[in-house]
Amino acid sequence: MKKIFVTGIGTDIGKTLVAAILTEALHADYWKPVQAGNLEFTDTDRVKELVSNPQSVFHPEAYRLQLPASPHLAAAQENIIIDSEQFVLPQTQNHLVIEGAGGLLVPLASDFLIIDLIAQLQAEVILVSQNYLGSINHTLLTILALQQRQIPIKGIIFNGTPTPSSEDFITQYTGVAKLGALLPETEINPTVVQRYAAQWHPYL
Ligand SMILES: Nc1ncnc2c1ncn2[C@@H]1O[C@H](COP(=O)(O)OP(=O)(O)OP(=O)(O)O)[C@@H](O)[C@H]1O
Ligand SMILES: C[C@H](N)[C@H](N)CCCCCC(=O)O
Ligand SMILES: [Mg+2]
Repeated sequence: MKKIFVTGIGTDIGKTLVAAILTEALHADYWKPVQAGNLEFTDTDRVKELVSNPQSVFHPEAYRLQLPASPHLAAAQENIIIDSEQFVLPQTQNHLVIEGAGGLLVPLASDFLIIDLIAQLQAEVILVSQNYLGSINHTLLTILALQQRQIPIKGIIFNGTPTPSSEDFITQYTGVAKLGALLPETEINPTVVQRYAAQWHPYL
């Protein structure tokens, strides 16, 4: 069974949307280990709303923090110390899509970052990149960090206006495959998610 950790080159990059598409494509389960902020409508709520298949199970977060900020700060605000031992993979026989918080080096505790969580869970990564000026640097830095830790990278999803000059450089320089593209959409709903799920399915 696949264990896919969806990380991004930053926050607000499209991880939740990509995670919803992957969950739909694989009829996988979904898990967001740390939710910081938006507790009235979480990333898990959003993915539930976008996924149509009846098989996916949505697992509860290990930490739900009030403050929409870096998890180490949000936790400190509530006098919580995030403990790496609390991150236990949900029990399932199904594929599992796991969504991080922000980018790869976001701190969960003083000595525990999102990248450490990925290594601990022994998941493979799908990286969400977004096309903006500066995104080549952010994408290459993220890939270098993953490679340094020998974390397997399944591939990259490019979000936003297609930019072949950046995408080609990134894939050629790193040798990491492009799995799919997410175009700027005016509306995001289950039908749009199903369409991308069908498109990306052969590459997952
Ligand atoms: N291709 C797209 N077309 C239209 N809207 C998009 C697209 N990609 C992302 N968005 C919107 O941008 C916002 C940020 O995306 P998203 O919530 O997926 O980011 P994230 O990386 O999951 O952030 P976080 O670090 O908070 O988990 C959302 O409102 C989302 O619907
Ligand atoms: C609150 C936000 N939407 C994410 N959940 C957390 C983003 C943390 C970013 C920290 C940082 O890189 O400076
Ligand atoms: Mg998200």
